[in-house]
Amino acid sequence: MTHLRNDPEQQHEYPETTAGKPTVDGDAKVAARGANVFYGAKQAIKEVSLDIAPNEVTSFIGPSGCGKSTFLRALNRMNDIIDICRVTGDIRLDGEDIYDRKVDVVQLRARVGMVFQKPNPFPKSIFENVAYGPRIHGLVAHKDELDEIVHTSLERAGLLGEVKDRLETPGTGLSGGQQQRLCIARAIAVSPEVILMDEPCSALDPIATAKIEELIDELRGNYTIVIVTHSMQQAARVSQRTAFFHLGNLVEMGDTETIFTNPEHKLTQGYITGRFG
Ligand SMILES: Nc1ncnc2c1ncn2[C@@H]1O[C@H](COP(=O)(O)OP(=O)(O)OP(=O)(O)O)[C@@H](O)[C@H]1O
Repeated sequence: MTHLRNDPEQQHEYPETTAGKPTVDGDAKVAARGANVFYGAKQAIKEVSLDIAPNEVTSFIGPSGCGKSTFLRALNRMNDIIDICRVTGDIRLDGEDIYDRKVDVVQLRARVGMVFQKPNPFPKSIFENVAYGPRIHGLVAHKDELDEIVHTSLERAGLLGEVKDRLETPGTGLSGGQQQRLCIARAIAVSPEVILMDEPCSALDPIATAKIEELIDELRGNYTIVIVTHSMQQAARVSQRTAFFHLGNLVEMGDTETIFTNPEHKLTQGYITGRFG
């Protein structure tokens, strides 16, 4: 079922199932029903319905070009900045339609933060990279509070120990892995509920990757995390739930172990056994 966005007459219907099965036992943090994403006339995501469980890591896997990143970006309206991109269907955060015209997109992106493939610190100090978000969102009244948020965020991102003596030096002077943890600290600093990660380790070496993976595991205690990854090993290591996409369709979603050991669909089986991808 496809609904047009922002149609006030539209009654949203919530089928209870995705491909005949509930995907989350309790309340979903994020729920998509019949979501479609188009770039001009090309449809990149087709009728995707899935639930993202709170305080879990969900990974999106699938062959190149299957729409993982497109769907991830639909979850915090990052696609809005692409002129030709259009989203239809229903995507909710804690039950609220994120594409409703009343939604403040800046606030939405604070609640649903994003970490990109390439670490992208601002050309500013380590401190300023983390302080920027809380400042523009008006989260702090005093310098002390800002200091506290910056320190806590760096600590949670597993970076404080390595940078506490050089907070005024440029963020761009850190190693790639440190820069990515700085970007995670920057995302955390505005107290998001969900963190979207688009191949966060693809530019990192194995040691830096292992640190980010450990961090993802620690962070799920406080946040809901969705990660796009090309690495099935990474999906198996970090996520509790996995969704497999193929040509814009969600083929199968389930607990990670089942997806990797006993998938239902031939396509999933083919992908995880390396027959295509
Ligand atoms: N800005 C854009 N404009 C037009 N088409 C796009 C744009 N971004 C992505 N696409 C197309 O949408 C489809 C899905 O792309 P997307 O990047 O979401 O896939 P992906 O599964 O994340 O791929 P990869 O694993 O290679 O990153 C592809 O056909 C891609 O060419």
